[in-house]
Amino acid sequence: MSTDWAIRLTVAGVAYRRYAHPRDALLEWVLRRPRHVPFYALQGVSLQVQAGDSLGVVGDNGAGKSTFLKMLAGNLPPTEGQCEIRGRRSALLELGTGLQPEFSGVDNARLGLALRGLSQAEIAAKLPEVLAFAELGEFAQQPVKTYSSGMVVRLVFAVAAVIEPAVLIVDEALSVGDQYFQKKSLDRMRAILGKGATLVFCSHNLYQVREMCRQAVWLEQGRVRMLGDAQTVVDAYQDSVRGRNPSQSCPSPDKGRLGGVSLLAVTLNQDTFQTHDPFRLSIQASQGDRPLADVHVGIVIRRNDEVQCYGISTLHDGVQMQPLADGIVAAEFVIERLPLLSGDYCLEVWLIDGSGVHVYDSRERCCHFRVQQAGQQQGVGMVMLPHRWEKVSYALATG
Ligand SMILES: Nc1ncnc2c1ncn2[C@@H]1O[C@H](COP(=O)(O)OP(=O)(O)OP(=O)(O)O)[C@@H](O)[C@H]1O
Repeated sequence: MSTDWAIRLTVAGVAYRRYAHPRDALLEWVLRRPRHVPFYALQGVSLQVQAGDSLGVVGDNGAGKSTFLKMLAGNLPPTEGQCEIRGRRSALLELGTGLQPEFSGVDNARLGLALRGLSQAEIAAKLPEVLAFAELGEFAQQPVKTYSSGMVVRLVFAVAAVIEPAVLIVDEALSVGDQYFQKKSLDRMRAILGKGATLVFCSHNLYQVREMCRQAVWLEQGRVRMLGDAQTVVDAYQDSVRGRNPSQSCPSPDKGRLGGVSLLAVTLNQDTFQTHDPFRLSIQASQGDRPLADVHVGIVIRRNDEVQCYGISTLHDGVQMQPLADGIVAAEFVIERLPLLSGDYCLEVWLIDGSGVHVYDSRERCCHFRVQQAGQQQGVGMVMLPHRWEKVSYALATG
């Protein structure tokens, strides 16, 4: 294994103290005799994250995600094993942790930078950047106790991101911000990653985890259930969630009509197909105030039993939507010979930004269509796979 790691955990575990009654904590302190039982929220975690890599963290409520991030952030020392981090780390964890409610945003920003080890000269140099990024306006001079949760996250993220850490650790907190700030923060995280930093990112939004991270870890009851590339881990976790609750569809990305970008029309050339018919989906959208390169469309074909048959986007295919008149953009998704077999299907259409992370608008379960197999089209399942038989006699092959 390469030694160029940024994070190295060796059978690391974190135990909390659990008390049968709240007064037991006080009695333990006074009597100097243990009255708690240890509860392992994290146990036996061994993994390595290479410098410059990104690790997503997924798992159910109570799986140990926050404990894992707090340990990485240095807020909770491991009870057992080792947790090693190389380079300056910066964490955005629970909302408002470490803020002084009576201090102004500016003073809290100064304090946050100082706590991250910046000198007075560095703080003076970085402060304008923090305030510009947080966009708090005149609220920057007001006490933080008067802030909305969205304003708190702006301030905290600005401080965490501006110091250009070697290791950036981001918990769910981002979801509190509005769509504008979420996109700005995700773009900033990408920029930090682009400069060679290491990212650990936990979000209930599995789409964002998949788009932001190369690797992912799935925690279950404090242990690593799966570790690997983000796509595989997130898919496996989603399968497990669906298996427990079949009626629950895929968690969908957060969306917001940022910059006025929205879907205007989604039309399919017909609603009943035969296998190998041409399939043509026309999409029109309002570009809003975004540049063309920042407006992409993605589609997913889904069968009525929730199986995701195929998904792709203009972004992943490296093409752009075409500008029409009056800020309208369009694209047509064409399959010359539809390979689907008999069944009922529908479409999901997503308008996404140039990073693939932010969703401007979506239509889910639209354009329902049916596919029928013509008499000569044999085969069962979902798709017609190109194939041939070999080592069969001519007489057998022709019946
Ligand atoms: N201070 C604490 N004292 C005792 N137990 C705790 C403490 N903090 C967390 N736990 C327990 O540790 C386990 C893991 O909690 P943690 O918050 O890390 O999970 P999580 O995956 O982040 O959950 P969520 O998605 O709900 O935020 C849970 O069973 C929780 O009840």
